[in-house]
Amino acid sequence: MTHGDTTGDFEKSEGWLDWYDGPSTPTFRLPEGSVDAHCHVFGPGGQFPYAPQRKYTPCDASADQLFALRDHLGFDRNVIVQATCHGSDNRALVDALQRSAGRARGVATVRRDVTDEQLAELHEAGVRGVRFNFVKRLVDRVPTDSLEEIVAKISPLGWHVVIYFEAEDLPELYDFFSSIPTDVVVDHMGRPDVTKDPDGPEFELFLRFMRENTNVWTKVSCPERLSVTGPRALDGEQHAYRDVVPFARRVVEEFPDRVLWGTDWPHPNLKDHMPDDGLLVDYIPQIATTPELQQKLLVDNPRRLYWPEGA
Ligand SMILES: O=C(O)c1cc(C(=O)O)oc(=O)c1
Repeated sequence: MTHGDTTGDFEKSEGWLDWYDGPSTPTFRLPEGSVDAHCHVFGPGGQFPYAPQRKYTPCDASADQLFALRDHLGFDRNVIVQATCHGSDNRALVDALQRSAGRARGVATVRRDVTDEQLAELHEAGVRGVRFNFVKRLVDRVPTDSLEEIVAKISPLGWHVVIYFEAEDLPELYDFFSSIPTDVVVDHMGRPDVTKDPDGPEFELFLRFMRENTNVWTKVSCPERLSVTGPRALDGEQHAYRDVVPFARRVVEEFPDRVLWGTDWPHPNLKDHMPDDGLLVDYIPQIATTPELQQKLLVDNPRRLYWPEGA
């Protein structure tokens, strides 16, 4: 099913794939209190317009639809990450946080001229981090001195920095990333090329980055984005994305206290298929193979980072 060709006054990017309606009920039972630590809301465009400088126009994906998915899959909470199609206009994110009854935290995008008052408002709404994006097809590069200014403004609030980049860009960005004094969370394992050897130099550089910087965490998410050979999380497939498993499992086992997992719903910019989110949850035991690792990945770690006050 599609969710309409237009979203408010907006026309979806050509070839846009809509999120999967009617996901299956996962076979894997999530531990109590599990957090979907990477997901987004899109618009709705009629209410929260997409940013003029966006690189894509999505279908709508509202907070209510996200919360329905949360309940269906068996998650307790969400971490909602500002999507690039909203630029630094965090209104859709803030609205979702405010309607979550404390069950969602947020990661915002801010500009260097953000004021302390604006940051305080975001904090009040539940924002606990900012996202810096280095993926060229999604954003224009922001100079590092701007980013350093933002870090200086957000660190007194105890926030962290989420970074999104592709593996081939890590060598160039390594020193800047290592200089960030707050906690740092890497989206989607720094997007390894999974056709390469998980023991080879490219992924080893990422592992070294995590070893050398004990403030760095990562999301072992997005197998549907990274996989080349699948099989896809569709049609009841219980062992999806096998080519990504050795990478994610390696990270979960070496850094069990610094990993997070999220659905990435509504899966922006997928080109060849849209996964069944129920089957994506069934992927988790392939990468976190014991109840202890699952508890850390899904409950203890995200709560330590996003709900450190408990409850
Ligand atoms: O790879 C992507 O296209 C992508 C895009 C966004 C975003 O637009 O914010 O977020 C993600 O986590 C992944």
